[in-house]
Amino acid sequence: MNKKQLFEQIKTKKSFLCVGLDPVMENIPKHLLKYDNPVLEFNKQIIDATKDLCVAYKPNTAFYESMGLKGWETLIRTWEYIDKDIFTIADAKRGDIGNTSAMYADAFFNLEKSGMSFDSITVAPYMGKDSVGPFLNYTDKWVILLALTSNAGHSDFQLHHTPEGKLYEEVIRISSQWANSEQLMYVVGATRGAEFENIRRLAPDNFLLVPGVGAQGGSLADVCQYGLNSECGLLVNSARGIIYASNGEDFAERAREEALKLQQEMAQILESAGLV
Ligand SMILES: O=c1ccn([C@@H]2O[C@H](COP(=O)(O)O)[C@@H](O)[C@H]2O)c(=O)[nH]1
Repeated sequence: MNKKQLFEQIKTKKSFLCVGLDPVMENIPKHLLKYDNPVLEFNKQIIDATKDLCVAYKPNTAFYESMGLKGWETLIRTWEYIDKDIFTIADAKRGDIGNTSAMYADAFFNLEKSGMSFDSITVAPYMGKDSVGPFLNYTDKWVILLALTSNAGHSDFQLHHTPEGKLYEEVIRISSQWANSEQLMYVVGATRGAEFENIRRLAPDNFLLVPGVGAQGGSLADVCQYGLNSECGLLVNSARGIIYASNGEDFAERAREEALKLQQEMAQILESAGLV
């Protein structure tokens, strides 16, 4: 999916919501345990309940990898289940020396080799251009580079001062020479509301993947105040706040209610900005 198509989806659905699919076996509602693959059934029902309200799904691969072979199969079957007009993000945070990164890129982008072809993958910038390049070689796919993350530890490195500015600013400045905003997005945590003005100065046209709304307490209004651009430019993710709204038989219904609250807030924001 290209940038224009993503913006079209945002306008049609009046939403820039990304639902995080981070299933934990202990939180799967008991009535689903009768299924051969309860996690897959959980994901399917969450997708059915939210697909008209969101424009993206983001499975964090850790939640699947931790379940071994069955988890990997669940990830593939979850990707297969998502309608192809919805943007998919493999939140895998990969990156290694070039030939290894090429294998990671195949794992998430090459349908014939791996059985999955996500629209995008999250990548760590730490190892530099040659570690990110193999993902960018898939020219119809997106790299979502970690810039300013939502966790407390973001200050350990990302805010460090270099002669040119903060380290995360350098990540954005340098990486924007590797690819343009048609192929490169950045992860910026919703908990970093105050930094969005600065980030938009450095990356005016790039989409930002914004985790941290919901369970981590980030504010959608703060993110949008400076984060919104003329093509929306934001994919705001919530996982636990939606998928674990209830662990009873009404889990999908409650997930929909939480997704709807965010979508309605987003519709108002898009309308006020004159984007829909
Ligand atoms: O800076 C970051 C980067 C990634 N994440 C991931 O996003 C989701 C957030 O889930 P919630 O349940 O809505 O908190 C999760 O997969 C994280 O690993 C992030 O939170 N912050």
